[in-house]
Amino acid sequence: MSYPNTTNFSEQTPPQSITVDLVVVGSGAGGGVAAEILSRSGLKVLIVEEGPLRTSADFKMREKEAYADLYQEVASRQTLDKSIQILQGRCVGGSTTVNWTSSFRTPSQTLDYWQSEFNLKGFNREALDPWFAWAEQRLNIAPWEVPPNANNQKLADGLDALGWSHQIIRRNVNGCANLGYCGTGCPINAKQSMLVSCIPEALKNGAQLFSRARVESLIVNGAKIDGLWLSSMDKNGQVKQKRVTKVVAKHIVLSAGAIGSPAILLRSSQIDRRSSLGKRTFLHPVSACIGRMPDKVNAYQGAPQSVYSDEFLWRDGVAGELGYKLEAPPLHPTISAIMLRQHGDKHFELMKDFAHFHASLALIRDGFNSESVGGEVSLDSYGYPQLDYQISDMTWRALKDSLLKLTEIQFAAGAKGVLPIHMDASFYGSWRQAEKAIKALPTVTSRFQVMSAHVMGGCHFGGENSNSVCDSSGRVNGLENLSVMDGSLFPTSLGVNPQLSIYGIVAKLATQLGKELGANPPEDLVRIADMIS
Ligand SMILES: Cc1cc2nc3c(=O)[nH]c(=O)nc-3n(C[C@H](O)[C@H](O)[C@H](O)COP(=O)(O)OP(=O)(O)OC[C@H]3O[C@@H](n4cnc5c(N)ncnc54)[C@H](O)[C@@H]3O)c2cc1C
Repeated sequence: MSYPNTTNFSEQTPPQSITVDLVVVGSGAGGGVAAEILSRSGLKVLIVEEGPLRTSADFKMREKEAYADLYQEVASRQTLDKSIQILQGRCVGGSTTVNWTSSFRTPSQTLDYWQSEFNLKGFNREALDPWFAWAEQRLNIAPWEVPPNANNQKLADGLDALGWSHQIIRRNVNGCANLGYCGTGCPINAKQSMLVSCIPEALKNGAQLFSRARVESLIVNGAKIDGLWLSSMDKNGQVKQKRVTKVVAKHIVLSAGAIGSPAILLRSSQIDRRSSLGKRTFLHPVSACIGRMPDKVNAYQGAPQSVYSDEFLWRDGVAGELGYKLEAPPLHPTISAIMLRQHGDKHFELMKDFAHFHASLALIRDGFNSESVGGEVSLDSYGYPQLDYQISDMTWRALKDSLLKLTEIQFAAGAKGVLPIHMDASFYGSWRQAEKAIKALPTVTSRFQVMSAHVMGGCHFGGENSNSVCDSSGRVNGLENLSVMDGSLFPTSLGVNPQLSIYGIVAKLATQLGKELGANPPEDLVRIADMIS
């Protein structure tokens, strides 16, 4: 894998200024696809990424190094009141470098909701499926044919025992050795993340990459963006020098991810703040349980996620009680030890059974109801983004209900004890005991541990009268040469893991933008665009 035309701002002297056709800010799911398509269109593209360029040679399957190197805020990002732990990538490839490869098309229920509630045209099943099919082929997305690892098998066993449905997850891998360390970067380049697919392809097509370079702010001139300011980052990921480079470009694409993209807009002067900018940020809040199994599970080994269940996802209708998707996440010792939040002997007692732990989680689909308004991104006094996410009563109900289901499933799978991830919970020895205890657990932020690796919204798109930040082409309203192409576009959460939704929707938007800029997007993509219109 080669990365020509790359400048590392922490080690090399950055240029004082540079002029390009188009800048892509961020190199994750949205930025990778946008950079590939727009560079293949013949445009002179610059990719700017605040994280480091790390490759398979650096990925040693060690949590200690990976979290510090590859994740936002050393994998310790939290919502403002510290109630929700947030995992996001911060490196070339963005969150795709560290994600777990589960790949789902956006559900029809979600697309229909966007159309009816946000007046979003051109994003229905029929219009998007060809774009998802393109992304699936490009990134080798296919059902995982290898038997699930023991951790995922336990989820399937429990669901089977209770008569509840489950399916096999599709993954974006090629030559996967079933190692189980996707979250610390794939050491054999099997995961088809942006790091090994679209970013190298963009560089091959003449794009330039600045790593450890953070976009500080946009240079706004009335209804146009003249360019942007970059700061250099040091090798520890801290700002080394502010405003070292001025970038002049005809068009700017923000793909800094949910939280990152709204933050850039908020840091820039003269940006209209009357829209939903920063608001409607969704997380798929996650509840989780640990089941102590009689046999060893070794939940760190094997494809991280391969079984899922939508039994409870749309149960009460799209706009009814918030539903949830069930999956089995990988467990690695450091992050698990942190999640268990115990001390001394008690912690030791828990962790000594680590090899027997099976984990399952519920992803709550937030945003489909007037009571589920999501969070709001704002800036702290240093200009860093912060997310205020207040957990609504409706979300609490879904979190509590999902804990009950996860526990029941784990006992049905043969667990000898089940520990809901809650500060006041302990291992319960039977489903009846657990049910009674869980019903009494307080739904308060300081006790109920909630996590998320899926951040969406904050710059949502929509049609007329939707108070959206962007229009249906991804253009920021009122600014002719600024687009958003990443997960921050979504007006609600998705109800499925987000990467494939971002790949497909950004492929559509980038192709459209290439055409509008008078460039020549790849023929296969133009054919899809022409077929749909
Ligand atoms: C541990 C983990 C596991 C996951 N597992 C799955 C999974 O199995 N399936 C799935 O579908 N999804 C998964 N996800 C989520 C998925 O990877 C993300 O939803 C998706 O990558 C988001 O794409 P994005 O383009 O919006 O942002 P990102 O991919 O996060 O990319 C944004 C990039 O912008 C950079 N950036 C931010 N601000 C700036 C700035 N000011 N200047 C320059 N650069 C900036 C960031 O460093 C980052 O690299 C997982 C995520 C994590 C963290």
